[in-house]
Amino acid sequence: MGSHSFERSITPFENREALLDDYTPNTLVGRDDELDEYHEALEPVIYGEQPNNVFLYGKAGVGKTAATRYLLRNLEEDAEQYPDLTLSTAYINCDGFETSYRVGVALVNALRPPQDHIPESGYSKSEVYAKLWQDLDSRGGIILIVLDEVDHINQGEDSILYQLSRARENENLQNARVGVIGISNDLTFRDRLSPKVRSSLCERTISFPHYDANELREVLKQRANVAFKDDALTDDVIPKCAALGAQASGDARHALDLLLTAGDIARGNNEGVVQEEHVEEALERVEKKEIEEGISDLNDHERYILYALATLSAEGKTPVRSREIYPRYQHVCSLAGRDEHTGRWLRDHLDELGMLGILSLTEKNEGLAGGKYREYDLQQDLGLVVTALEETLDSIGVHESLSSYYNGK
Ligand SMILES: Nc1ncnc2c1ncn2[C@@H]1O[C@H](COP(=O)(O)OP(=O)(O)OP(=O)(O)O)[C@@H](O)[C@H]1O
Repeated sequence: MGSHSFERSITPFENREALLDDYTPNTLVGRDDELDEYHEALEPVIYGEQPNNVFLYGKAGVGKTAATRYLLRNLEEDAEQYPDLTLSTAYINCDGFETSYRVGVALVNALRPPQDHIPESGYSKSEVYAKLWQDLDSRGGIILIVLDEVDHINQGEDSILYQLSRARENENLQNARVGVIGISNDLTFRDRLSPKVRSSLCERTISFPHYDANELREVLKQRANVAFKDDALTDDVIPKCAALGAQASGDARHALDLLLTAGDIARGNNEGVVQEEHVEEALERVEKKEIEEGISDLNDHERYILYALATLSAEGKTPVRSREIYPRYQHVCSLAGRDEHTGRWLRDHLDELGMLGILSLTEKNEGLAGGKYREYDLQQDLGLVVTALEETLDSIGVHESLSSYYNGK
């Protein structure tokens, strides 16, 4: 048995924290056009004018949150030179807040010191709103409210988006001027909003495209300069992480995570230099973590879809069309003793799982004879998916096609 004592030893890191998700670099590389547009949308703030409401969208890890942190930090610093300008910012991640009520409470609390926080239940929605307008108005000046992952707010429960983005016109506020910055990974969210909410929330819409491998190299180089000691990376490490990040839909988080994990693996082996093999080992760990996280966020029926697709994959039948998945999904529902959703529901959710990177979809066009359709397959290794679905398999039973992949109880 190895020793479990902790001692400092060989490490490739100079400042490991520079690779963590919440680190904001001093400059953002590869996002010039987006930053220009974003900067222009925020420009009125520095004149003390009513800010534009801004809506940012783009897939995971393309720098939406990083660009927001970076520009708001600059804006706050630059605002200090104008004594007549009062600027406050509030950041809310809407993950877990499905209703306007809960977002309202979170916002009130974000603007108050901890001792004055209000509880998550007990007030009516109009009471929460009243407190919010009062708090915003007594603060006054310009208040920028960032609603990250805004698509987590349920449709039909999104009155707060309209209320906030039209607060002054609706005479909820007299003194304060509020600007809302909505951020979303879900490319369909904007289209799902009611026209009224859309036109006020999305006054300026900025789309963030995915990074290509060259841009990711620049992102990684910049962070590696801070994070690692001189000569702690062999030359192939950054290009490798960048290429893998570009494959993972141009996701900077994935690329940075690979670099961090490769560094951790090297340090764990008592090696001071990170090499390509470490990145390969890191890839397995990072993919495993990502799929586990992705699957753990799914609800029961979404897991049944994945279960159904996993059995078809194990039988060598993938890629498949949704109408071939449907009977298998029905079968999984019957194993679970649950009523199935409709074929239409299945198609919508297959596309959603595709967007999350949990499964892959390919558009097919067979012309006049066959028409257009989509085919689906697992995006990740079957063994990984089965492991991540373990809880579901434990509770409803293991389909025979998966028994060799399953090593649960
Ligand atoms: N241009 C960039 N320069 C340096 N770091 C970047 C850049 N773009 C993204 N990053 C880093 O990549 C990670 C993911 O970026 P970010 O959180 O901004 O993604 P996002 O588009 O907001 O996606 P999500 O919605 O998943 O949070 C963060 O650690 C961020 O600092």
